[in-house]
Amino acid sequence: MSAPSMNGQGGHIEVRDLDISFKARGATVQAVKSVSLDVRPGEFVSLIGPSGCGKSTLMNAVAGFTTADRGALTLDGRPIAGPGSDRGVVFQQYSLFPWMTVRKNVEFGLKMKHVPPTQRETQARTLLGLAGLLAFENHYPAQLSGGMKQRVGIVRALATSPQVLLMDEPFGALDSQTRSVMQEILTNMWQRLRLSVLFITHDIDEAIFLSDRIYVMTARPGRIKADIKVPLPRPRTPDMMDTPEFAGLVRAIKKLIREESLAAMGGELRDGGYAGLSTEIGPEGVAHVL
Ligand SMILES: Nc1ncnc2c1ncn2[C@@H]1O[C@H](COP(=O)(O)OP(=O)(O)OP(=O)(O)O)[C@@H](O)[C@H]1O
Repeated sequence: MSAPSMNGQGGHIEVRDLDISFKARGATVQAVKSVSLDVRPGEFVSLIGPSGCGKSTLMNAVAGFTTADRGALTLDGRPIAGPGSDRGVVFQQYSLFPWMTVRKNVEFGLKMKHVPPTQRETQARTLLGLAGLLAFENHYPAQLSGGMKQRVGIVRALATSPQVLLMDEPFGALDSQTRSVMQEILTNMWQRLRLSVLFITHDIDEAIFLSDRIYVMTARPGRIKADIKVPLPRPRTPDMMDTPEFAGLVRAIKKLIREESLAAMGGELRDGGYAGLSTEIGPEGVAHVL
């Protein structure tokens, strides 16, 4: 049985000059400012940055949950005007229906799209197999661990064969051991499905392990501070985390984020900030630094 096709060609997210602000208690909060970014078809891209810098706001705009004040947002050239089944979304909180079995949860989106029952079942079982969950297809969410629930959430988001998967800190609620297993499962699934992923995390190791590129954001209002390529080969394996290349990337990204976190708290760096960035990861690894 082969995995459902996730469209090897489509899934190009383009964000251009995006501004998003919120009105709260008479004041305007500028969350995102002049952000431009791309997630190319089949690319795994992470967004990382200090707390409150606008990562979720940006992802919500790509998901179609939030509207922008200015700028353009397209998927394969079509303007994003609201949520759609071409974009699967996974949040930190497990959003499974507790009264449905694992398989029925996964089949839900397909049912909404009037996919016939046999096809629904085949698609759900194929993806559950990829996530190592087939033995649990008739369990209810309450019978699953946190890691398993989140795997079901990912499978559910993938069930309708979206071109893009949007993941907002999906492993943030998991313990570190479960989290690293989940990272391995996700990278293996991505390797098979090759769909475009936009992934938010606070965890630098996680961003590097999973991504082709990482956008580092500034403190609020969030702008793109750096666009960093991850030159590690695919498929990714946990032993890559012990290499000097990995350690260099961690140091470089840590510096960028620390500078922003300090700026957000009114401090400043005394060690040159990201001046040493290209010595850490090589000039070709740094596509853009503000
Ligand atoms: N619906 C809203 N109404 C008012 N302000 C909002 C709203 N959503 C977000 N904000 C504000 O916009 C800014 C960016 O928030 P956002 O959640 O996008 O940041 P984040 O980078 O995802 O944060 P974290 O890393 O802590 O999850 C914050 O100052 C937040 O308080």
